Amino acid sequence: MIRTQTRTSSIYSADDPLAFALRPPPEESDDERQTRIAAELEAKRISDRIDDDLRQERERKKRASMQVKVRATLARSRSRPIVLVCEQPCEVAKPLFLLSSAALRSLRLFGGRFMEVHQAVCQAESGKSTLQKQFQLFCAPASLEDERDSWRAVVYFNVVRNIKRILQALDSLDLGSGASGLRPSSSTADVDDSAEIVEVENDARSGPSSEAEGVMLMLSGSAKTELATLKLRLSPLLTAESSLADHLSGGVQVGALAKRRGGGVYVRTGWQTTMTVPGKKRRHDESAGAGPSGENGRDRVQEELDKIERMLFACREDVKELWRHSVVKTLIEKRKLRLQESAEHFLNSIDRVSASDYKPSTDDILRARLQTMGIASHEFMVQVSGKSVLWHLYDVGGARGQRHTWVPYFDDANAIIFLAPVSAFDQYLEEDPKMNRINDSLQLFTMICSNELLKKVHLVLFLNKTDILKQKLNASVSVKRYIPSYGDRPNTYEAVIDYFRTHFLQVHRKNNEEHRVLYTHQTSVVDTSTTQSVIRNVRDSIFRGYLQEASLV
Ligand SMILES: Nc1nc2c(ncn2[C@@H]2O[C@H](COP(=O)(O)OP(=O)(O)OP(=O)(O)O)[C@@H](O)[C@H]2O)c(=O)[nH]1
Ligand SMILES: [Mg+2]
Repeated sequence: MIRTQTRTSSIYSADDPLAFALRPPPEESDDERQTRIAAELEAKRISDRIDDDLRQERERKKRASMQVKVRATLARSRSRPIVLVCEQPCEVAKPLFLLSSAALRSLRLFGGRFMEVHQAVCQAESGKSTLQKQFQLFCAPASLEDERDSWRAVVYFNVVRNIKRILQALDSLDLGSGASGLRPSSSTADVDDSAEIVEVENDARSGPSSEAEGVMLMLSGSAKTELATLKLRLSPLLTAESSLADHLSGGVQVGALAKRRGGGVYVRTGWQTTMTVPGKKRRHDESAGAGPSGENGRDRVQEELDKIERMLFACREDVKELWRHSVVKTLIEKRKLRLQESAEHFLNSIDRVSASDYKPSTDDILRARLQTMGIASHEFMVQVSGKSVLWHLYDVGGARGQRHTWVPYFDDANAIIFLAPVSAFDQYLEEDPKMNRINDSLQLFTMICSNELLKKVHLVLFLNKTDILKQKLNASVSVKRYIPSYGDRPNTYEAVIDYFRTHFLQVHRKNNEEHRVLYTHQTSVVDTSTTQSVIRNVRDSIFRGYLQEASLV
């Protein structure tokens, strides 16, 4: 996966972002160079070992799968994977491989520069991991119960990250001097001090890809003072964000783009085990201070979490004030501030979340956001027609430049569940600001439908995030503005979802020599009751597909 770097011009080509990221500091001394080379060799050794482990694991799985294939047909169906496909790929200039968190830790030896590249190209958020949690809830609820405590850290991380994003957006308002605005103001004399915000310009023609321009907000003196005070009071929470990111990612820190967007963290399967100490209880005494290290056997991570919990509790009134502040609301409304989709859920619940006996609810777990790194594998025993069937479920983090890495997983897949977040019609790819996310989703779906290896898989399409789509349409966000081909159709949920579904069905029809059925569902995978019933439906349809295929073998 990783090659040892020797300093040649080809390796450190200026056109190659990966090489750029790995390039040594320009004024490196001989000693530093020796240290760097030794570190790189060590990183390569670790990486090679991880590569070997991954290769062996993949071969073992493949062998197991092939063995089962020659058994009775039901046994065959017991072992083959379902693959959850990300709607949102990430553009990567160079293949970045499948990386385990251990591999990433070894890459820190490169000073974290590798992560800058990787992070800069990643974005997804179509709901795959949320659907995986719903599968877990459906098939193995006890396992979700076991890891419930570990989600506390993620919820804190989400809360703190959203606060950080808000504070960063306030930075652009220049609270400390004269007139404030997203663009510098030439005159402040006529600002009405009693008004909190005066919108002096909102150029709707600025177009979706230039949303960052076109609005200037003038703040009253009192609004500036309030916000500046809140910023100051909440600033201690910012340190909590990086420490939580560090704990959750096992030491892998976030990169440049994530910093710009308010911080991010990647995790792989099994991260939960590092966040909880089985059998250890939390102290429900917020007045007790940090307490001595190791009290009640709690480890450092737990102590850190308890500390953050106390900080959140102490700041909760300020958080509420910030969250309901009209300037913040305006920034969100004017699309100058984009928070995580779960922001409202967590910030509205700050009293509950910051309580000393807080335990994440199932809804909190479903809404908690963590970016999946690589391919996360899960196994579930599914009950079908009175039989237990083992399902392997792969939650693939999409990456345009990495699609070839999916192929080993497609090889013997039974089903693909494709998630298209239909609410994203007004969003653009981070790596390609001209690429509308719905269009990108359609392109990826075309690739899935036309892939030779997937000609026979059972295809399930989730038109996901319908709840957010409805919210946007209720708020009169115009589909036509972002997707001109939508024309003068009504800006209603029924018309919009029908339009999107028709496009996905067309893609399927054009790439359907095998006359496969496409099972389509309109979903909001954070809604447990509807999603559980969809999962039941998907389980039965996949199983029918097994039987049908088996009868042809
Ligand atoms: N309101 C709402 N939120 C959703 C829905 N589906 C997912 N989310 C939220 O969207 C965020 C991203 O979801 P994930 O499941 O982490 O997305 P993902 O596709 O796994 O993303 P990557 O791991 O980065 O590839 C989470 O906060 C989810 O709770 C939905 O249908 N409605
Ligand atoms: Mg994920």
